[in-house]
Amino acid sequence: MPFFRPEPEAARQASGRTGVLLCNLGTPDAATPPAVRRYLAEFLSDPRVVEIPPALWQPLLHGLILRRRPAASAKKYQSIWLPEGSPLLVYSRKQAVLLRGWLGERGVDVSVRLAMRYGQPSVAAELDALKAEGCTRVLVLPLYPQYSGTTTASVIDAVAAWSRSVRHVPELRFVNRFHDDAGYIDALARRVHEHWMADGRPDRLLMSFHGVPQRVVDAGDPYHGECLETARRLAQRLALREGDWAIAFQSRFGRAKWVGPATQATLEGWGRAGLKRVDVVCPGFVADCLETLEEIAIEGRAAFQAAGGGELRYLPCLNNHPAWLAALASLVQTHLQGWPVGR
Ligand SMILES: C=CC1=C(C)c2cc3[nH]c(cc4nc(cc5[nH]c(cc1n2)c(C)c5CCC(=O)O)C(CCC(=O)O)=C4C)c(C)c3C=C
Ligand SMILES: [Fe+2]
Ligand SMILES: [Fe+2]
Repeated sequence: MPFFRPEPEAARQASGRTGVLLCNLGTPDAATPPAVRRYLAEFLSDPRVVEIPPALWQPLLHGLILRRRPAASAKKYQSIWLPEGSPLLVYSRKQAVLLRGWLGERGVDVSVRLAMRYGQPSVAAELDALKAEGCTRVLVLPLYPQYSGTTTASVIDAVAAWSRSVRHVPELRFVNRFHDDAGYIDALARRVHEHWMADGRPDRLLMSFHGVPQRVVDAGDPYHGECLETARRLAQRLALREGDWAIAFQSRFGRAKWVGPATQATLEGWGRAGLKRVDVVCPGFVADCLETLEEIAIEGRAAFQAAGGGELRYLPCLNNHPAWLAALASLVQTHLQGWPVGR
């Protein structure tokens, strides 16, 4: 038995293609408790995500969390599920298809595939597929604008794990972050502006990012600082004054302290202050998902209004916005420099 798998025929040819692998977090393949349990079991067993020794964490995960959470989470997924499937997968797939088109229009002929870090389509299967298409160079672009060990580094781990089974490992490049990329900031600003042109400005704009445990940040994870930088640049680009906007962190998991201020508490505070209209944008997510469509647009709105607030408008993620696809294509082109990409 060889240690490494035989090379696919296309990968044995001399002139290799260039491939781009987009990678997002992953999502259950159905809005049912068993599917959510399978997804959470894989996701929450990753030591990048939960930094507790497995001997302590696994009994807790399987004995407690995976008994209760899947049913509650499945209900939430049901409330946002699209006819074609989970929003995160639907929008991310479309991004990969559109990116290929945008690059093609610019004369950049590369293979583009979408993978999910957890669940399907897997990183390993999509890297195999790129090799089968003859790719000997792969640019890996995690769809996380801000770097975190909990997300970006986990994609790098998955690529490294795959490479351990491969004889001819392609040349690899990673885009670790694009939190301050001018095209990304511009696309966010356009997204917000379009809503304001159609409906007018709110009393206040909340920029809500996914949170991470405080100890991750204390240990040197750059995520928090990069979120602050994205928010500062977006506020500047929208010519907002101090007091017109705020930053907050959502999706707390477990009992440990997470970075703050918390989105929910901020919205409740604004509700108690009697704000008539607030807009919420989630710049850390490039595709709508459970955390935006349910946690913000449903739970966040309910919390704001229960506290006495007026209207909460959720501004959708970048999804398939043309300004975002243009920015993504430019980001890829920048990182492909020096690699052959012509027809
Ligand atoms: C266990 C702790 C978690 C950390 C740390 C974490 C970091 C983190 N996550 C995202 C992006 C997404 N998270 C999503 C869902 C989600 N996140 C956690 C927990 C942690 N995330 C859980 C348990 C879940 C599942 C949903 C639930 O049961 O509540 C999603 C959405 C997935 C979907 O299917 O729609 C995204 C996207 C980032 C960016 C991040 C750190 C920077
Ligand atoms: Fe998360
Ligand atoms: Fe959540």
